[in-house]
Amino acid sequence: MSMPRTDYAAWAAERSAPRLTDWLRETSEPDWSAVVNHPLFDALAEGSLPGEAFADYMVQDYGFVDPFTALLGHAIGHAPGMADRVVLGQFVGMLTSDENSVFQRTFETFGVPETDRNAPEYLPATASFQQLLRETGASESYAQMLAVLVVTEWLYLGWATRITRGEILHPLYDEWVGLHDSQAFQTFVAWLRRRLEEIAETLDETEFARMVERFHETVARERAFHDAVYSG
Ligand SMILES: Cc1ncc(CN)c(N)n1
Repeated sequence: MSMPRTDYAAWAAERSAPRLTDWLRETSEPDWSAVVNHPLFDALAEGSLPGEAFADYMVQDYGFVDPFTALLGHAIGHAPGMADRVVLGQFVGMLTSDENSVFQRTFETFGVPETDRNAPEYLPATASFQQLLRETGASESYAQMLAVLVVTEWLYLGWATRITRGEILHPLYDEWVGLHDSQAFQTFVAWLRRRLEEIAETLDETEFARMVERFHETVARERAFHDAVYSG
């Protein structure tokens, strides 16, 4: 039987500054790197992604953002105290203002029909990601919620800091990258990783194993989502 905490301890024993989130990321390969290096993000950064393809991606991604915002609400409710609620609450503030506005202006700019804005047909990969986000919210486990947040936000920081932005980029593409490589976003991801590592120390074997499973499952969903929205 697999014992994730024992596996982590064995991995950590061979390193001088081991971090649980580095182990989680490493054990998520090859899915992790497939998302960070996804051709969608290269096309976006080079400016070769057609507006229609960007809009299609954003329609599906708005289907992610809705239950994702609800998951953050669960995380705020299940956090151990005000310090965490403040950080998560500020992130929700950004998500529901600046980030929401990028979606709305993308729909407007690229003429996305009303039905695709309000009740689109979700791809199976989007629907399974939505299910994972809802299940995690219903789990009442703050550790699992943090595991999902670390994956979704750290992966986006990963591609956004990997790519080189083209000189003449559509302002909406530029804003989308800017939301995910800013100093504020880097600080938020660093905070998420630290909190997951701290909370993980308080988990029993079963909870730790569930958190690890949730992390890996989320990375797999991210890969399936991006493969489904853009095949290059
Ligand atoms: C699918 C997905 N994963 C992560 C993110 C970054 N919040 C996003 N917008 N979409």
